[in-house]
Amino acid sequence: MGSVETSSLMRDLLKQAGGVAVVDGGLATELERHGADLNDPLWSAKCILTSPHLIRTVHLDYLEAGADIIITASYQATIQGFEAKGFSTEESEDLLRKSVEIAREARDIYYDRCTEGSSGDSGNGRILKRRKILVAASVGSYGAYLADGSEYSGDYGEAMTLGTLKDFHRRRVRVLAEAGPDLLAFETVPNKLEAQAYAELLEEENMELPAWFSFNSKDGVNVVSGDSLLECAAIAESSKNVVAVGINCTPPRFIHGLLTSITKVATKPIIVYPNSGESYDADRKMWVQNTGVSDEDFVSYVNKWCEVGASLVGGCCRTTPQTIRAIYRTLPNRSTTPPEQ
Ligand SMILES: C[S+](C)CC[C@H](N)C(=O)O
Ligand SMILES: N[C@@H](CCS)C(=O)O
Ligand SMILES: [Zn+2]
Repeated sequence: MGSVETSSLMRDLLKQAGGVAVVDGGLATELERHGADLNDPLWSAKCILTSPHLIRTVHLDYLEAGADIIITASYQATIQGFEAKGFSTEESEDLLRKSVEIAREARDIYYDRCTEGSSGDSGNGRILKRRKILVAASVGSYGAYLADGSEYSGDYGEAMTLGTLKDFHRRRVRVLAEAGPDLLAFETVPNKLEAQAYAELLEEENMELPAWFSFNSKDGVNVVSGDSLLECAAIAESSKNVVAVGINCTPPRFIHGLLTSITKVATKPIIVYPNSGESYDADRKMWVQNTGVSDEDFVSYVNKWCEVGASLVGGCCRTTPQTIRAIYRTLPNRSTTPPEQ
């Protein structure tokens, strides 16, 4: 797939969606809401081993909530992480592939349901509308693999190099790409070095798959490491594989400002999928309410975010299918369905 086809993937999706495509919501935290115990170094990737059926159910819930893109459970799935659990390299690679297979299966089941059921809204709030659906293979950061919340500090120590990061991700990204997703989602990217590593990796490996780069911020100005968001976005912008650039797993209150800033360098579609605004306690692997700052339900801001340039909108940690259904319904070109009874 050349760069022309790469960018047409996103163009076609956005056209079909009437300008703004819907991304799914939090996967890991939704698995947790269904009872999964993610207190493990593999975090949500543990469910690839223990409860693939649950991952499939959550993907389906998001599709029925109106998501045009579902993101695989591979955020914290790494060959190194699986090997630390005693799996062979081959088994570890199979587990990576499995995350993509689960999402593809969910899409197939969803399409069957669209054929079986009436088209459109099935009356109980489920959106059964045959449309192009993309499977995005999640690539979480090196910090995610560390399983200590480092994706919210972006601090990998002085000794970390570009080469080490590229080597860490190289085989994983290759295996995921070959498992048949529609694109790669480099998400919760916490620093410039890792963005650079991803961009070089895509280039060096002659990767033909489209990708998005999505950064996180905890001050509403820079990415979490303190690196300039504009410099990070410029790296994404200059990669021929990258078809969207944006922000995820960031409190809703920062999104408007970050979007305004990112539009200064981004000509590619802008993606945004905030978290609920709560903070992650990495020691306890729990989400805690911020004191003193409240993030109201962010769906009411979605159309404003689109006005300032977002064209792919969804949710990250602690958002649910309900959030995604509300986003779908608030978008002027999608809301042909009556409100839920
Ligand atoms: C996006 S964070 C909540 C993911 C989990 C973290 N890497 C951990 O393992 O604690
Ligand atoms: N796609 C991942 C992102 C975590 S920040 C998830 O939703 O679990
Ligand atoms: Zn998140």
